[in-house]
Amino acid sequence: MNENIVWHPTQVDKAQRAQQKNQKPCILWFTGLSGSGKSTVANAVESKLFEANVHSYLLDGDNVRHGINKDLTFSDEDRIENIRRIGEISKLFVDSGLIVLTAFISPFRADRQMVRDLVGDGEFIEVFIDTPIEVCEQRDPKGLYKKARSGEIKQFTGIDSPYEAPERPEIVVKTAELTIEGCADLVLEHLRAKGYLA
Ligand SMILES: Nc1ncnc2c1ncn2[C@@H]1O[C@H](COP(=O)(O)OS(=O)(=O)O)[C@@H](OP(=O)(O)O)[C@H]1O
Ligand SMILES: Nc1ncnc2c1ncn2[C@@H]1O[C@H](COP(=O)(O)OP(=O)(O)O)[C@@H](O)[C@H]1O
Repeated sequence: MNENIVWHPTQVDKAQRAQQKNQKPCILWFTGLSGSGKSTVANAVESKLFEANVHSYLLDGDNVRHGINKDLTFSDEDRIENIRRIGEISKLFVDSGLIVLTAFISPFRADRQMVRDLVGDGEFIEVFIDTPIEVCEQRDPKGLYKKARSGEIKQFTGIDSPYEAPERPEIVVKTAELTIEGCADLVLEHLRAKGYLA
């Protein structure tokens, strides 16, 4: 921390921005294996939020790794830095009054906890996309499991890089048992029940 850098309060604050939008900002943090359904469910949730006039923003792993995080690899160290940056970006979006959706594997518990600790109580909602690896591998929407099994891709999550499942996620979504619509509804129900939506 540089002691010569001083935090500037802003005239319009987070509470006012949230009140103007009539919503309670938060991060819906989707975590799960590659192919588990993070992007699909997060997109379905965002569509429903949009229809309900909720102002949201979806940060998706593949897209962010094309831009701000294009310098990062899939080593443990770079995955940690990936999540740290996404956490900080998400915090800024929450500050701007939005409901933020993030879809990253985010394989390490400690990193997800670090993001939880960055924001206020109730502002981090962990959504575990709980899909067995056999199902993810069967889906293999990008052909990456095939490449990982043949050794063409190294350090692939679930194959030769670890995934630490959440211990107490706010929401568990079993995509192998529900339709995409059903998965999205589960998340929306949680938001309504906990007062995030007007
Ligand atoms: N080695 C390895 N392991 C896991 N995933 C890999 C790898 N190489 C490329 N990909 C593709 O990158 C997407 C995951 O990026 P993330 O930023 O979400 O990963 S992480 O949170 O930093 O672990 C992931 O996207 P999803 O399939 O949407 O999860 C893959 O498409
Ligand atoms: N109930 C479901 N929820 C989410 N995805 C599903 C479901 N059933 C089948 N799928 C399919 O599984 C794949 C999940 O891919 P994707 O959303 O890209 O996963 P991830 O972002 O976790 O890598 C998609 O092809 C999607 O159509």
